[in-house]
This record gives sequence, C-alpha cells and structure tokens, in this order.
Amino acid sequence: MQRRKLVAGNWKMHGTAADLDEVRAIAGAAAQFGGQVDVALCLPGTLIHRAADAVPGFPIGAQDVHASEKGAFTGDTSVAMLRDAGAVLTIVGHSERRDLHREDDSGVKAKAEAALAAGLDVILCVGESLEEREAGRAVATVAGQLGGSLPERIDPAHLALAYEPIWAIGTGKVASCDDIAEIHAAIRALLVERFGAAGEGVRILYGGSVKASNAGEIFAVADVDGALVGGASLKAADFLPIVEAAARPVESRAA
Ligand SMILES: O=C(CO)COP(=O)(O)O
Repeated sequence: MQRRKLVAGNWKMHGTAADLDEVRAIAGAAAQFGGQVDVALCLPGTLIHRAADAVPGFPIGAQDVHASEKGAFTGDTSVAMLRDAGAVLTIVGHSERRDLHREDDSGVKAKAEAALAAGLDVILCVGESLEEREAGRAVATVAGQLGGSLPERIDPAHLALAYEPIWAIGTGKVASCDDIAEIHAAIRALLVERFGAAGEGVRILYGGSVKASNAGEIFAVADVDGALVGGASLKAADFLPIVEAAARPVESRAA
C-alpha cells in the first residue's frame, strides 16, 4: 500500500522565539514537497502559539498532552489548550516521557484517545531499551507497548506510530536497516491483525539519530513511512535534506 511519508521534527526542550526563523524556513521549504511528503514540527509548549501564528497552515504540534479535559494538574496542558494555541497534532508516549515521567502504556493510551477524540492528530511512540534488545526481547517489548497503548479505534488519517529504539535516540547510533525492517514489519502485522485495512494505512515512522546522511537508506526500508527527528530537526539546513530524502523515489534513495 502506498502511504504518503511523514517527516516530523521533535524539538524536545529546545528553542525560544529566536528560533522561529528556523520554523519559518522549514515551513516555507516544506511547501515545495506538499504533494509528496507531510512535514510537521512538534515544539515546546511556549513556542506553539507563536509558531502557529508565524506559519499559518503548516502543522505545528505538541510533544505531550494531558488526558483530562481540565482540572488540578499543575504544569499540564489539555487537548483544548493545545488546539487553542494552534497545535494540530501531538506526540504521546515518547520514551523520554515513559522513562523520566514514569508514563505507562495505559496512561499513553488515555492521552492518545483524548487527543484523537478532541481533534488532535497523534504520533504514538514505542521502542525498546538496549537491555531489552540484547535480551532478544525487542519485538516482544514493542508488541507489549502497542497492546497497552494503542487506542481502541484508529483512523490512519489521524494516527501515526513512531518506532524509536531508546538506545538510538540522541546517541548517533542508528538501528540497522534489518533491525528497522524487522520491527516495522512486526508493528504492521499487529496493526493489520487488530484493525484490518485501517492498520494497513497507519504510518510507521522511524526515530533515533536520523540525519541527512542516513535518511535515504532508512526511507527505503519496507514499512518505513517517515521519520520522527530530534536533534536534526532544530535547524532547517539539517532537517530539509531529510524531507528531501523522503520525497525522492525509492530507487534513488539509498544514496
Ligand atoms: O527522540 C527522537 C525523536 O522523537 C530522536 O531523537 P534524535 O533524532 O535526536 O536521536
């Protein structure tokens, strides 16, 4: 099945108003690829409103959301607040949230369901630790995370998954194409088993030290439908070649 690629940047806790020029440069250039690749930036909460105003029509997203509509949740942000600020999507279940904020699968599922129900697109992240990979449990770990954190109903137009092996995030270590292919195929099989045709349509992104020099070969792997990019999404000069690689036809990508 032909799925349009999605290349999303995750700025994590980086960026102030001084970096809005990078957002403008990325959004401006991304328009050239409008027919072939979807591009989005998930920014720190403080930048969402300003960025959404600066680049109307370009998808600006959040990196997390609270599952509740409102209430006594100090420091948290609801779906309605994110939409009010101009966000159209959010990441949920990033490994840095799972690890550092002790988020579990059921909490991630609640966030995904709340976001989807109230009109935010979702990028739901899964991925194994180095310890789990070395113990031969990479597929089982990811399958378990999916079982616990996928929403009950899915719509491929609004949900993407991101496979991000924890040991490849910010380390410069990239999973091999064979490893990526194995996990993406396992994720696809699970999605199709559970959701049928809708599972075929869900985009599965790879994340973990993606950069211009390796994007082409990663995008050529079966069932890789784009990337979730951390460090290399902060500067237009680093990010746009990754978007370009996603727009290239498969046979010329492995360059
Ligand atoms: O965690 C990531 C994206 O969500 C990946 O980060 P890096 O691209 O910096 O490795």
